[in-house]
Amino acid sequence: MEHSNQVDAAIIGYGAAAKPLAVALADAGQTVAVIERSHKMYGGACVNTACLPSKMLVHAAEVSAFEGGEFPARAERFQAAVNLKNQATSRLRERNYRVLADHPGVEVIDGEASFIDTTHLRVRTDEGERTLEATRTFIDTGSEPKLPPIPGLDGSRVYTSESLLDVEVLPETAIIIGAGYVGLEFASLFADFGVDVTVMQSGTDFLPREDAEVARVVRANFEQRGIHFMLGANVKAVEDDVAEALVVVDVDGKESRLTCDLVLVATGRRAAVDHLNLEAAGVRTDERGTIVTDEHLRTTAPNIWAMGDAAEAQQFTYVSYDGYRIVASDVLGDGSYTLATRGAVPSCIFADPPIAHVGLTEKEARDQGFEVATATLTADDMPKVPLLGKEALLMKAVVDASTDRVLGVHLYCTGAPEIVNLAKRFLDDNATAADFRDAVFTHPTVTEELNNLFASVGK
Ligand SMILES: Cc1cc2nc3c(=O)[nH]c(=O)nc-3n(C[C@H](O)[C@H](O)[C@H](O)COP(=O)(O)OP(=O)(O)OC[C@H]3O[C@@H](n4cnc5c(N)ncnc54)[C@H](O)[C@@H]3O)c2cc1C
Ligand SMILES: NC(=O)c1ccc[n+]([C@@H]2O[C@H](COP(=O)([O-])OP(=O)(O)OC[C@H]3O[C@@H](n4cnc5c(N)ncnc54)[C@H](O)[C@@H]3O)[C@@H](O)[C@H]2O)c1
Repeated sequence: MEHSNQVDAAIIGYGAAAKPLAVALADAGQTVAVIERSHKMYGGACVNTACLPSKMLVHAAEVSAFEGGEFPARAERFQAAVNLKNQATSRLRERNYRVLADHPGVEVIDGEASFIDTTHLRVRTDEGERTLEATRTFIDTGSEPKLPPIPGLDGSRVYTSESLLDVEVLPETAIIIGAGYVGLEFASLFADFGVDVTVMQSGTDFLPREDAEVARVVRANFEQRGIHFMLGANVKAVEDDVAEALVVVDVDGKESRLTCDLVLVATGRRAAVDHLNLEAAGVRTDERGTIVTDEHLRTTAPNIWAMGDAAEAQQFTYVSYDGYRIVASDVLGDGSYTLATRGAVPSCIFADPPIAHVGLTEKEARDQGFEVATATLTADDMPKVPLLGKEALLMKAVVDASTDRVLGVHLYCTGAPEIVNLAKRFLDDNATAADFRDAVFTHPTVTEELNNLFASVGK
C-alpha cells in the first residue's frame, strides 16, 4: 500500500504507550505513522530489553536456587534460561510488530525521527530520508542508561542491563554499580544462580524510596544470602584484564581494588531525547533532560504530547501505558483523565522475595504533617506463610491516626507485586485501616495477612 507523507498522527518510538495509542487513533479513523529506529525494539524496552526478559531470568533464578547444586549445574541452567528468554522475546516482538503493521490505519516506519519544526519530522531510514507532516505528534522514545563518568566503563567486561541480557555465560563473580531497581534485581537473580555479588552504591542511604524499616530488612536479608554491599562507594575506575575486571573503589577515603568476571552499571536511566531536535519544535526539557508536560501530557509545543520514560519521573511500563490513557482522554475523549486523577502508583523490585509498596513511607507521611500510626508484621508474625512454600519477611502499614485512612502499604513477601495492586485500589478509594482489616480474602494466602496487619495498627 502507498503511504502518505501527510498523517493525522505521528508517534515516535514503539514503546508501551505507542501501540495502544496508535490502535485507538486509527480505530477513530485517523491516519497514523509509528516510527521506530530499531527493528529489534518493536514493543519497546519492556518486551525486548527490560521487564519481560529480566523477569524471565528472575523466575529461572528462583527455580535454580530451589534446585540447588554446584556452580556448573547452575551455569547450565542460566544458559538455558537465556536461550528460552531470547526465543520468547523474539516471539513477543513479532506479535507486537504485527499488531500495528497489520492495522490498515497504521504505517510502521523503520527509521529515526527528529523534528524539523512543530509539524514536520525528518525520518532517517536505510533507504534515505523522508519528511512527514503530522497534525499531531506523540513522543514515546523511552530512556537509555545514564552512565557516570567513571574511566573504563567501555571495557569488554562492563555491561548495562541491556547488553547484560545477551550474556550466556554465568559469571562466578559480579560487581554491580548502583543499588536501585536494576542493581537489586540483578543482584538477587545472580545470587540465586550462585554468583558471588558485590553491590556498590554511591549514597549511604540504602533504598531511599522504600520505607526505612523495609530497607533495613531487605539489606539484612540480601547480606544473609551472601550479597555484599559497599555504601558510600566512590567507584574511581574499572580496568579490564584478559581474565577479569578490576574495580577501584573508595569508601570513606579507603581505597580497595576488587576483581570480578563482570561489572554491571545500573546507575539510572535518562530520557532518550538527544536525537529528537526538540528545540526545533519548541519542546522543552527540565534540568534532568526529561520532557516537560502539563497534566494532560501536553508538551510546551502545540499539538505535541509526550509519554513514558521520556516524560515522566516514574519510569515504569505501566506508567507509560497509563500515559496512553491520559493522552487518549485528551485527544479522543473529554480530557478528564489526567496525571492529577491517576491515583496512587505502586512499584515493585523483583528480588527474591520481591519488595513492593504503594503510597507514603512512614517518613514521608510524618514529613507531610500527618499524625502517623503504623503496624508491622515480621516473618515471626506470619508462621503460616512458609508452610505454603512462600516467604514473607515484612509487611508494614502507614495510617493517618486522626482519620484511620491508610497512607501507605509496604510489602516484602512472595506475591508482593500482585498484592500491591489490590492495595492501590484500596488507597485510591481512601480506604481506612478497618477496611483492610475486615476485607474477606481467600485462605490460606499471603494476602489475608493484610487482615492481621491492619488489625494491629497503633497497638
Ligand atoms: C532491566 C530493566 C527492567 C525493567 N523492569 C521493569 C518491570 O519489571 N516493570 C516495569 O513496569 N518497568 C520495568 N522497567 C522500566 C520499563 O522498561 C520502562 O519504564 C518502559 O519500558 C518505558 O516505556 P516507554 O514507552 O517509555 O519507552 P520504550 O519502551 O523504551 O520505547 C521507546 C522506543 O522508542 C524508540 N526510539 C527512541 N528514539 C527514537 C527516535 N528518535 N526515532 C524512532 N524511535 C526512537 C526506541 O528504540 C524504543 O523502542 C525496567 C527497565 C529495565 C532497564
Ligand atoms: N521492577 C521495575 O519496575 C523496574 C525494574 C528495573 C528498572 N526499572 C526502572 O528503570 C529505572 C532505572 O533503573 P536503575 O536501577 O538503573 O536506576 P535507579 O534510579 O533505580 O537506581 C540507580 C542507583 O544507582 C546509584 N548511583 C548513581 N550513580 C552512582 C555511582 N556513580 N556509583 C554508584 N551508585 C550510583 C543511585 O544512587 C541509585 O541508587 C528505574 O528508575 C525504574 O523506574 C523498573
